[in-house]
Amino acid sequence: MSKPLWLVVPAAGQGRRMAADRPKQYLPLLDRPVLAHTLERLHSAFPQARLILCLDDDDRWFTPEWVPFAQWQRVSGGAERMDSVLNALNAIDAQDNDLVLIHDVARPCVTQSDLLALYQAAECHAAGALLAMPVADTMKRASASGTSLHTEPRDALWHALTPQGFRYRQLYRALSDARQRGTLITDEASAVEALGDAPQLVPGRRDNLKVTHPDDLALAAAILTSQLTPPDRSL
Ligand SMILES: Nc1ccn([C@@H]2O[C@H](COP(=O)(O)OP(=O)(O)OP(=O)(O)O)[C@@H](O)[C@H]2O)c(=O)n1
Ligand SMILES: C[C@](O)(CO)[C@H](O)COP(=O)(O)O
Repeated sequence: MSKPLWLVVPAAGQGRRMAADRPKQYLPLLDRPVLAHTLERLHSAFPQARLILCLDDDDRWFTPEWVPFAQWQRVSGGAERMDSVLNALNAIDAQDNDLVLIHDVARPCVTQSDLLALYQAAECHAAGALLAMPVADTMKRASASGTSLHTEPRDALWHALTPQGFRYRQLYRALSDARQRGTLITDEASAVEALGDAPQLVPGRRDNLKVTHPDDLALAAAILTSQLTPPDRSL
């Protein structure tokens, strides 16, 4: 029997920057909530995976019908994203070398090809892997008053995306160590880097948007529509 694949989906955020009437993962995106799109994308790439969904204990929006996985469990979210992921790792009966992929619920436009590329890289690299994209714009260092102080070199700068994938034992150690040090980390790769390891950057698509601000919903809808619409070859 092949090793299990664990998918951790942190979905316990409040979506403060979205400032909507509900957490952003429950806002409608085309025909369904953001969360349903994200889970469907993960399921189409990894139908046999075991899903661990981190949800706020006070969540009154979640509906299990949106979960397409046969094997899944709900765990309590934590105060920060890293705590939600740690709760998931604490709740599962994984072997040290099992692969764990973590994907933000707020990234509903991730494609099957990116998911599979990340999975393969995480399998191959001992330090794990993350989807990422090279910075494309000229980067400015701002002053406190919002003026441009200078231009930062952008060579070798990447945006971190999700999914990110690691061996269970390594990820558990990395996140527990970060928590014990009191270091607030915003992605799993940061915690692994702090152990002295260097996860592989896997170039991902630019449309793997994290729905964060109000404008992002319309963008996500346009991205999903364009991904689903076959190109017009009539011209
Ligand atoms: N305590 C937390 C905080 C965040 N998340 C999840 O981590 C992902 C990335 O976080 P972010 O985009 O910052 O989401 P929110 O925390 O919801 O947004 P905001 O920071 O604007 O409040 C999201 O899928 C979010 O649900 C989580 O599971 N537990
Ligand atoms: C993990 C992440 O999506 C990588 O881009 C991101 O760091 C998490 O959310 P944040 O609130 O933007 O830090």
